[in-house]
Formats: sequence, structure tokens, C-alpha cells
Amino acid sequence: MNETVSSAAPAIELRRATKRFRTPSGGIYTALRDLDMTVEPGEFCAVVGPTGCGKSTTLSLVSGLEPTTAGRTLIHGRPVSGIDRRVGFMFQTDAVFPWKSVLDNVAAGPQFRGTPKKEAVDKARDWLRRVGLSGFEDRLPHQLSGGMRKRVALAQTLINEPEILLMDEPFSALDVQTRQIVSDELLALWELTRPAVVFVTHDLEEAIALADKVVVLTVGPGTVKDTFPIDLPRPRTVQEIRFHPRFIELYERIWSSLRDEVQAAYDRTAGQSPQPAGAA
Ligand SMILES: Nc1ncnc2c1ncn2[C@@H]1O[C@H](COP(=O)(O)OP(=O)(O)OP(=O)(O)O)[C@@H](O)[C@H]1O
Repeated sequence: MNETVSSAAPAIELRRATKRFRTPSGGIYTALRDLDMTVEPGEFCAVVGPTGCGKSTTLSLVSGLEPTTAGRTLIHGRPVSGIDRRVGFMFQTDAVFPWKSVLDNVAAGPQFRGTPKKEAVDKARDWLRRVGLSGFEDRLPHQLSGGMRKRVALAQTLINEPEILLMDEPFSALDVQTRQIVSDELLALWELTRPAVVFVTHDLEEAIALADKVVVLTVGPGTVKDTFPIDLPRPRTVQEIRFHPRFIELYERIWSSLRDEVQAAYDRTAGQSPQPAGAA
């Protein structure tokens, strides 16, 4: 495929993507089935769904951590074949070297990618400034608050200038106020570099406040139930956008789609089998 084709292609495309895992007892478990999803370059997509529906598995396919069993997963029009340098990740738990300073942690990514140390450190200093951590360069990660550690994680991820950013409940360990502040910082930084984002969350308010579209997955095997464009104005402040009348309308519409899936997942775990007969 030539560059013209790939630059016009969506940043991420899952086409009838199916993922089956082998279980410890030798059976097959279908986590995702025929999932179709597209994320355009620069688009912020949030994914919500009940517990165990395959949200993290979807990210694993896009990241190349797990191969797609059937169907296709494409990045910029090309099938994913392993870890791609254009893809950045941010998870619930921070990926830091606990013995390294904040500055060295942020500089580590570019250094691994071959940037000379001085240049990497200068760049790291600049990113720490952007996330409001100037003056904390010499601290060790455990000497920071949870919110500050998240800002380090943002700097660590964005310093590599990913074209695609995969975020798996990145702020769920934070208290509500800190979470909102860090979410605003994420939006401001996203506006600067505009990667395509897939943001997995259990929090529908967070999904609507951040995203350009919200994808609702069904109870497992996960597939796309509905996709809702979020036509709220930008720039947004997550603390305030939730008072917008349109926010409340969107919340009601999306929740009415999500509610049945959440209930079905709950019923399934309340004493029944992990997957209904014949689902695999
Ligand atoms: N490596 C694996 N082997 C077997 N089953 C797996 C594996 N990884 C995930 N699964 C199963 O696939 C299903 C989807 O898991 P996944 O973590 O993607 O769900 P999720 O929607 O992210 O869940 P949660 O909302 O609870 O974080 C789950 O039932 C899980 O147990």
C-alpha cells in the first residue's frame, strides 16, 4: 500500500475484529466478536461498556500486544503487526522506573528511541514544564502526589509524539477533583499534538466530557452496540461541560444504551456462567 492511501486512511480501523482466548482448561473464550470501529486522525474516541466486555482487549489488538483472531485491525490503513512506535499507551498503573528521577523517567522514552541524552533531557524538561511540573525534575516518583504522577505519565507518553494514544482507565485511581483537573490537562495537551485517542473508561460522564464520540460495547463477546457523536463545544472544561444542557441530553441517550448491557453483565456474574451457551 502506498503512502497516499495510508495517509487518507483512518488512524485506527477494526473490521469485524474477533478475539478468542484459550482458557486454562483448554476451552475457547470469545472476548470480542465482529467488532467494527473507526477512529479518524486527531479524533478523541471514548469506549464504554460493562465490566469484562472486552474494552482492554480492544486496546490490546490496536497496540499489537495481542493478535486479532479473525477480522482485521488496521493502523493508518495497514494491518497491525506487533508494537508500533506511533502508538503511545497510558494505563491505570503508572509505568515508571521508581529509582529514577522524574526528569530521567520522562527522558527515558526518547533515549530508548535513539535520541542523544542531552537532547532527550532538554525535551523532557520542556514536557515537564508543559504539564506544570517545573521544579519537580529531581523528585523520585514516590515523592509525588497521585495527580502529579499522572502528569508525569502524560509527559512520558506525549514526549514520544504518538499519532495514536491508547488510554485504559488512566485516571481511575485519582480522587474526583484531581481527576477532573488532570482530564483538563489531558484535553489541553491533546489540542497541542492532536493524536487519535481511544480512551477506555467506566465513567460515562468522563467519556462524554472528553470525547468527540462515545462507543458503547455490548456485554461479552464485545461488539459495538452504538456510536454517539458528542457535539459539545471545544475547548471544554470537564468540571463545567457537564452542566451544559446538551451534556445532560447526551448522557440520558447513551446511558439508555449502556444500561441494558451493564445489567446483563451483572446478571451474568450473579451466579451464572462466564458466557452463555453457544457464545464461543
Ligand atoms: N489473556 C486472556 N486469556 C483468557 N481470557 C482473557 C484474557 N484477556 C482477557 N480475557 C477475558 O476476555 C474478557 C474481556 O476482558 P477485558 O479485560 O478486555 O474486558 P474489559 O471490558 O476491559 O473489563 P473491565 O471493564 O473489567 O476492565 C474477560 O472475560 C476476560 O476474562
